[in-house]
Amino acid sequence: MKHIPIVDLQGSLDADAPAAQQSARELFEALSQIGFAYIAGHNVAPATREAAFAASRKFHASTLAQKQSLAINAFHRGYMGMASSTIVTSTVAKVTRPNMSESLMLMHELPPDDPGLRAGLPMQGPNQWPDWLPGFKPAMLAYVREVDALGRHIVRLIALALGLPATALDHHFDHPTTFLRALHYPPQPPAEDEQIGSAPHTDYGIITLLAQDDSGGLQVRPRGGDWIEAPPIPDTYVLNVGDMLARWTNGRLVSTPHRVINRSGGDRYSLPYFLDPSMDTLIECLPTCTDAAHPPQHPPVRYGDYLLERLNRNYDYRKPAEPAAVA
Ligand SMILES: O=C(O)CCC(=O)C(=O)O
Ligand SMILES: [Fe+2]
Repeated sequence: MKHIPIVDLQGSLDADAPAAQQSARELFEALSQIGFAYIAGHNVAPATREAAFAASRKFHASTLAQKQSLAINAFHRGYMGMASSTIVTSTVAKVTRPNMSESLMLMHELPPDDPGLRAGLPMQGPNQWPDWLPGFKPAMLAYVREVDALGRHIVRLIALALGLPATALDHHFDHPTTFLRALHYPPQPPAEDEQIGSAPHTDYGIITLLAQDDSGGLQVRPRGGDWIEAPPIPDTYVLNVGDMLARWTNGRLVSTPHRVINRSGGDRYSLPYFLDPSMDTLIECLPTCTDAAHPPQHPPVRYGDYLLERLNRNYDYRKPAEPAAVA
């Protein structure tokens, strides 16, 4: 497969609808061959997505001092400046140069009485909102609501595609781990090819739903192939499989390297949404993904353990020991 197929979910946004089986088959084909698909016919309102992009642009137009006042906290929520992450765990490429991007990381929003938050458990802490932009939080929360619903629907289609009941995986997402990353890639000089916006990597988790602006620059490297472009297609999402989903499915679905080089000459904004399960979910070969010829390739791993290991190695701010209160 040399291109990323478009899967249109029109008519199959209910997992019981007859069309859902067809969408599930198309998704399986795309996600098992190339690990990526464009999703059309979703029901995230264009206005909701536009408002989130507008909020992100406003945030990134704030002063550096304002942005730095939200410096990323031990719960992985907040602002990461240019060149603050270098993907050293990548098996995809030897990465030595930091990424040319800045971002605000928003994770699942927790109520103040959430037991995990009160106990200071890893990844269960407060988001950091730019209070000088009063419209920011409502715009992002509205967007997360819609894109999260799409993600959960896709999890059901994936369950169907794997020969499981549509709702078989739902309970793992009762206390999900989610990330909305409001990314900004500055213009980069055309000659500076070495200066990569986002270095080759695979995503860690289950699925990623990426909204990109019209700059282009996302590239994907299918198994055994060369880099191909994943250009923006209006009103679609770029869906991809993360490492934990590849492992859950014993490699039936593939987690594919991708990177960003912003050659547009202007600023590039993107909003990847990562939908992952509860920290306690045991990622162990799903029953329909193994038989005598396909024994499980990996031992079971707790999603939360895997995530923390990846984050600790890739993010500068996590390299010193975490404060004792959250250890
Ligand atoms: O900005 C993009 O288009 C992709 C970002 C990405 O791959 C990521 O944040 O994992
Ligand atoms: Fe990614």
